[in-house]
Amino acid sequence: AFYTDPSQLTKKTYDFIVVGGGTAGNVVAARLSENPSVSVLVVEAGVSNTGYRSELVTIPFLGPQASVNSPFDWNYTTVPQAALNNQVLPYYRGYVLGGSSSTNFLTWTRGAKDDWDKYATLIGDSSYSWNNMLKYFKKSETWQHPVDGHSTAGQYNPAVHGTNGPIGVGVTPQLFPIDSRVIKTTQQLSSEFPFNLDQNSGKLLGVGWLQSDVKDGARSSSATGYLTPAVNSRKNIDVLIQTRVTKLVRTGTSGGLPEYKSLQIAQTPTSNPITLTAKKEIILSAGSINSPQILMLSGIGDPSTLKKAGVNATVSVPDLGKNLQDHPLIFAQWHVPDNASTFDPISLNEDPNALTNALAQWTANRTGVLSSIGSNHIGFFRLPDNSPVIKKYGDKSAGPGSAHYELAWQNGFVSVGQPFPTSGKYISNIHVLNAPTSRGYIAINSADPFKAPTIDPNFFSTDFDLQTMIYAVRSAQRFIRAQAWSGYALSAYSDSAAMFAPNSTDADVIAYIRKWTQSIKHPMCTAAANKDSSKGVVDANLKVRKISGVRIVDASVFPFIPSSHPVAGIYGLAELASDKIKSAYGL
Ligand SMILES: Cc1cc2nc3c(=O)[nH]c(=O)nc-3n(C[C@H](O)[C@H](O)[C@H](O)COP(=O)(O)OP(=O)(O)OC[C@H]3O[C@@H](n4cnc5c(N)ncnc54)[C@H](O)[C@@H]3O)c2cc1C
Repeated sequence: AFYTDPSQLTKKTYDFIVVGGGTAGNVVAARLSENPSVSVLVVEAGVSNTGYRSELVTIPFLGPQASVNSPFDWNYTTVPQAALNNQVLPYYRGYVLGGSSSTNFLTWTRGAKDDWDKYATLIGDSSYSWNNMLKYFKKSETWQHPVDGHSTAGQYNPAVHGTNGPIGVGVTPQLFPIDSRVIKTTQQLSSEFPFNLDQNSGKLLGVGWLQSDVKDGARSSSATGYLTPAVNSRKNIDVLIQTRVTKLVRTGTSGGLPEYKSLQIAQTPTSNPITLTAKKEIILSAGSINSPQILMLSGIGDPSTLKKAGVNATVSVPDLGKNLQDHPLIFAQWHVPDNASTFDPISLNEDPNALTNALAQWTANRTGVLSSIGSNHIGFFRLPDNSPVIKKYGDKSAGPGSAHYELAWQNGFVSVGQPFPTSGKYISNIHVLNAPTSRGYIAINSADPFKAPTIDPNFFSTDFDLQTMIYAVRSAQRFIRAQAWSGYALSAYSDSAAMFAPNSTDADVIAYIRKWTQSIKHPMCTAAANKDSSKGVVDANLKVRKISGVRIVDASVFPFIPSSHPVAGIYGLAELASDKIKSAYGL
């Protein structure tokens, strides 16, 4: 059943307690509850995905609004970023059933084969290799045909996709006028921007049709795909929302290790904490920020960090919260002709009727621009082998099939951080650093579980990262100067005019990077898995080392950030973890 208050719980003991009803947590809870002999509880801090303002977590095009000043977000910020003129950046995280899968931008990429094969090596477990993970990627998804019925021949490879999984995935249901120009560019500049039929085949590099987790024109999240169907059809799974897990509680000793099978929950800083117990184990799926936070609040972590926060350190795990990796991004825009068909009338509110009409169309048959994420193509690229950056620093990616940077194109003005214009027609382009070498951290700064932790992604703290982003900007500039854009991409928008001027210098690009960088919201690796027991936080089975009874299944356990958007990979990892847990208990 779904509960909104701990007093509604009919029992305080379950076989498994999953902390966080987010992307990974809901996969684990749904898969474990397939066995009717086990009982599962999910505790989620945030709100329902179906109540107040649920259109923001349902209508794909409105997705970006689900995070900004919304009830669905934790409203975290970073510490001042030294390389970004000391700016404090918003650091969005989903605070809702489905977690960040309910608020993210719906781009669906699994990563490169080389990313996963390197995970298998670093973790010392071949089950993380691409060839093994492919069955889990397929297990998580059902390929969708677009709601508008257009042909998708030549836009994806059916052989690498699932047909019976909980998450709906497909290419765009809404074609845009810029699509043909992007495809033409892959032909005109094919050596730098080759076409890739399916970036989820293990072969990531090149420009492809963007896949998104959209089903029947609506967001497909771990709440809609996994959790809700499980709770509606089974008696052995309960979900408690609007309730925070505040810390783990030691229950004894097992195998010579301190055992933590109980936890405390509270709805407000002043409510009396309630203790719940897992007969088998606790699965932490609170994400890269909050899974480490909960362990630290329980006295587990780097003793010096805990001491500063006023928490008594009982188990020393020095790497917890360290190694935070994220993909920085910058947006840039170009003016296009005034008669171009873009989504600016909606997103810049140039035409007050545009959103009303689009909403009417979406409500009638789930088609139109609102069923899309506003972007139909994405590309993943490498620095050339002979680039000065590689010569100076070496190749920092996972292998020759992994990306150093990404470009994607949107059919209108899109940005985070830049003030929006009130008129004009645009094409936007994101530039993302996919193999960053900067490392940040998260740490508690108080023993109060309701206080936000300190978050430092430490963007652009290495010259490799800066030089790679400069290369990405120059690459985007070459793309838009292809003959395919002649007469369409007219001039750079004012913010980037200096950066894109024909005689611009690296200093111009760096100034833009320092002013406009944002997080793409992919924090990962803060409780990394590693085969070396002196490194990282969890073992190959994702069990927290040095304690018993606790496993972590979420974005924090990745040894390094994949060279693409992570969510499809997180679903795959959670499917693998569910099988590992089932097999550990003979379920
Ligand atoms: C705005 C945004 C845009 C993004 N865009 C994309 C994209 O387009 N493509 C892509 O691949 N990735 C994207 N990402 C990243 C991706 O969505 C995340 O990496 C992924 O969803 C993280 O999964 P997770 O299971 O680790 O954590 P989450 O899905 O964040 O789940 C953690 C859950 O735990 C809950 N929780 C936390 N603390 C507690 C506590 N103390 N007690 C109880 N519950 C707790 C949270 O409320 C949350 O529901 C985006 C993320 C954001 C925020």
